[in-house]
Amino acid sequence: MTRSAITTPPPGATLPEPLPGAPAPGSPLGSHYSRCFGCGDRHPTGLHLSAVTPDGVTVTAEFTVGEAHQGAPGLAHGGVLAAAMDEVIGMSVWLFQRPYVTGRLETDYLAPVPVGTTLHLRAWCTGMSGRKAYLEAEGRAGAPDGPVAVRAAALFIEVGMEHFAEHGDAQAILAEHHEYEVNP
Ligand SMILES: CCCCC/C=C\C/C=C\C/C=C\C/C=C\CCCC(=O)SCCNC(=O)CCNC(=O)[C@H](O)C(C)(C)COP(=O)(O)OP(=O)(O)OC[C@H]1O[C@@H](n2cnc3c(N)ncnc32)[C@H](O)[C@@H]1OP(=O)(O)O
Repeated sequence: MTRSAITTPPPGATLPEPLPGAPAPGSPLGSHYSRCFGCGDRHPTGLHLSAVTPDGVTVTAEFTVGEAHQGAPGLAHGGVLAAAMDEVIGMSVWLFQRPYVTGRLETDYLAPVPVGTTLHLRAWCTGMSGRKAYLEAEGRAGAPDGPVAVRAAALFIEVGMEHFAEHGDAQAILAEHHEYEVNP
């Protein structure tokens, strides 16, 4: 991965451990929002990522490139592939049970990805330091051990739930996230 200094963990960054209450290994993670472009089942043309955590700290997911995801005819759009990376990384950082948002996302495209290809995605944390989480992801074509088509490195920043309530749709959060107090 061609990773910049911004997405490289600083000295002293720590690696996460599975938290109590993390989903059981192999159990589906589900969607964080039904209309999310990445994972929502109510999004008509979204990525419909389905994900599991093998170990409580990393995430694997599958995304099949569809007609709605093209850039060049018959090939996945690079921005859509970046969205898939963002989503699987976002799912992995959600395992730490605090809200994070993407601050920076770097993507390497190693091979074209034809429509109909299933990308096998994986995301993992390379370090945490204060509010910052450093993460990487890869997408392999056709099989979990297939050729790597996309790689990403990211810096995610921890925010409070009020970030989503202030800047987004607080009613939609309440409708789908009964466990959160959006205005504590
Ligand atoms: C239905 C309800 C849904 C509710 C959802 C709730 C929870 C989520 C649930 C589940 C999630 C599960 C899966 C999610 C899957 C995918 C999600 C994809 C994630 C996204 O797609 S999310 C959208 C895109 N994302 C944004 O919309 C962010 C816009 N942005 C901002 O909102 C601010 O920009 C913010 C908050 C990032 C920082 O603002 P701030 O004021 O809090 O803090 P500040 O600026 O001080 O930064 C603190 C330190 O981070 C450094 N830093 C910040 N940004 C940097 C950058 N770009 N490069 C290098 N360093 C950076 C600073 O340099 C400083 O570093 P230092 O401390 O060392 O000085």
